[in-house]
Amino acid sequence: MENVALKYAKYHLSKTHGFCTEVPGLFDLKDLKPHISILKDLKNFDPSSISSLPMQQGIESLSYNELELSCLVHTTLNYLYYWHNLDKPNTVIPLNLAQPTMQISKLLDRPPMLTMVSSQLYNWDYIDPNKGFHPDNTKVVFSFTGTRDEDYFFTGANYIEYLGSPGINSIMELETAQNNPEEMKKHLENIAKCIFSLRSGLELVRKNIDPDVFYHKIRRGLKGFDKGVIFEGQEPVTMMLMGTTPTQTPLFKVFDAFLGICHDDEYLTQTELFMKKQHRELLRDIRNRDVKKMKENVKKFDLKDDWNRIIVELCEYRKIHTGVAVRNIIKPSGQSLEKGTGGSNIVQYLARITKTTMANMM
Ligand code: HEM
Repeated sequence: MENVALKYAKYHLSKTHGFCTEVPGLFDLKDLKPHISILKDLKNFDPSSISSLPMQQGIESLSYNELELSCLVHTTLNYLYYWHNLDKPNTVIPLNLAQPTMQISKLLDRPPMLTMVSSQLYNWDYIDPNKGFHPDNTKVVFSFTGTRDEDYFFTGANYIEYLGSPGINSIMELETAQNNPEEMKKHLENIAKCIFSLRSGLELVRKNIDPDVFYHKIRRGLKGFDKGVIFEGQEPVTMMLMGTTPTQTPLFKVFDAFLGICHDDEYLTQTELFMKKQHRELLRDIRNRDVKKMKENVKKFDLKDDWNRIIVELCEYRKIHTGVAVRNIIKPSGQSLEKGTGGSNIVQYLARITKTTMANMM
């Protein structure tokens, strides 16, 4: 049987922090010093400064964390360059950024775009290193707006992944515990409890983000390259490059996969390509489990109530999240039909996701 620690390492999963990194990422690399100094002074960002940046060399021999830092730095600079002028984006990313970006993208097996992996998982640090892992004590390192609201948006997402770890641990253990009714019951209860606990993470996000700051400032940093993009000197990118969005986070995708819930939604499927490769692999392996057999065991061992409790918690969480979306997008926009990053009516879209979840009650 595969060693548990190896399995967690293979999927870049932590027993204590789930899909979130246990420690802050790297924020310094000799070859990236000029790039990083631009990112530390965004108020004075001048797109013409990009052309004088040296092209990063030796990417193929970087450690994993150095590669993630290189990805964060390059995709953030590309973003700033592209969207410097919102009315007329710079759609050609210059060669000195384009070439390393494409090389990093191939090595990480992610699209050449700023994603939640970079903005959230590899862009946080402690405020006070002697205090705990909590949004009140964590911040983003390269921040578009320099606001605490932006900190809470990303570190809140980190914290939700962290709170999700007991549920993910149970999902991992359930792979081999399905013939043991006591074990199965314990894990199903754990998952429901865990999903309930996620509400506290979402509440921190709700409480600490001013909707006007989110709508008018933070959202500016979440755009896709929707006017097309050319990476100078590189093979054309044929896919749509969406912007950073929490829909790319793995936790709910894995809960859904474990329960056999399929939303049959093109946009959600597209977001999976922007996840970390190792997290995509876990998602694929959970989807390959025999859900039908698990549901038969749930019925056989009289665990239907425990199963349904998970579904109810998931729906309740999703309803609360819809409230957060309404508060931060629809209200400040003043338009009830405001569209989300997925391009559809937000309330209808999220209600459909909740409805598909509810349809999986036994
Ligand atoms: C200001 C805070 C937030 C706003 C305004 C917001 C808004 C939205 C919107 C509009 C959607 C619909 C899809 C789209 O158009 O992009 C969505 C979906 C989603 N959001 Fe959020 N969101 C927020 C915070 C979060 C956080 C902190 C997380 C957790 C990490 C999260 C996770 C998700 C997920 C997983 C989906 C996909 C639907 C689902 O699985 O239920 N969101 N969000």
